[in-house]
Amino acid sequence: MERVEHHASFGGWQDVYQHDSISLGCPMKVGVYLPPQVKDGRVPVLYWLSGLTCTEQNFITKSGAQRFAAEHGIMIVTPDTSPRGESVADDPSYDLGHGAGFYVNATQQPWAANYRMYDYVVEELPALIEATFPADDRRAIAGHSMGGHGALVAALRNPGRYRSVSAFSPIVAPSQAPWGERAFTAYLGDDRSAWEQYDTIELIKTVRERLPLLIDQGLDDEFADRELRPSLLQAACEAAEHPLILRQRPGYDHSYYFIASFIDEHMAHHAAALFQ
Ligand SMILES: N[C@@H](CCC(=O)N[C@@H](CSC=O)C(=O)NCC(=O)O)C(=O)O
Repeated sequence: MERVEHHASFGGWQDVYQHDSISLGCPMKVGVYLPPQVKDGRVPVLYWLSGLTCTEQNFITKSGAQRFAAEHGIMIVTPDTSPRGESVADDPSYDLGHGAGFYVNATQQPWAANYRMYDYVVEELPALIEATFPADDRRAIAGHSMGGHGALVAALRNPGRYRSVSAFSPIVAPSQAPWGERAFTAYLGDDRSAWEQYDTIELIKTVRERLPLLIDQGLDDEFADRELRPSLLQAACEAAEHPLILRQRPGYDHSYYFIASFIDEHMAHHAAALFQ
């Protein structure tokens, strides 16, 4: 891994690294926040997945999470949201291609060659982080919007791999929302049965591990009714008796101002599970 940014932050370091990803077949950038506690040994890791149009930069420059990561002694790893590069398939619209990997393993051309964000986030990146940095295998995962969808799917499909999961404004039913339907049709094809493995609402029905879901949703979120559909998650969790903490926040929209307002509570949630 080659370090391309290095900034002192709350007694630790906010770095950005670049590496050649095997899963994605291209160079990838990833933010790594090293809390001050790494001086004394290995620390647990929170993986943060960002949303549409984001890179590794959005969360590290806008959320203010470093203060709380330093207080708790948690490393934060923030990958880019898709493979990128001149040889990587793309689309002119913001919700497909670069910046819109949707955290799936694509099976359809031209996407299948590089778009394997599920494998990258769940397997390749943690192995690389734990081999390279003073990180141990206590893992948590969180994200926003498309990244909230990615975090929920990664946690629900991998019992025991993550000690906690949380999301801001997640896309919970991509098979029933325009962003998700467009991306899944392109990446996974027309057969909707192939979409179920990446749909939180579907996974909730059969999941083996009842890991509590912490969700924050702004009530002035412009995407809530059409794209995010939090009421479907509420109904699915009630039907499956899956533990859900859904905090509906009056006045908040879909932006990083919302994330920054409540990231301390999410960090405390993850710290409680990681240091249990
Ligand atoms: N059409 C909009 C959509 C982009 C947008 O709102 N992106 C969100 C995530 S949405 C779901 O995944 C985001 O996090 N943007 C980056 C930021 O720093 O706010 C547009 O292109 O503006």
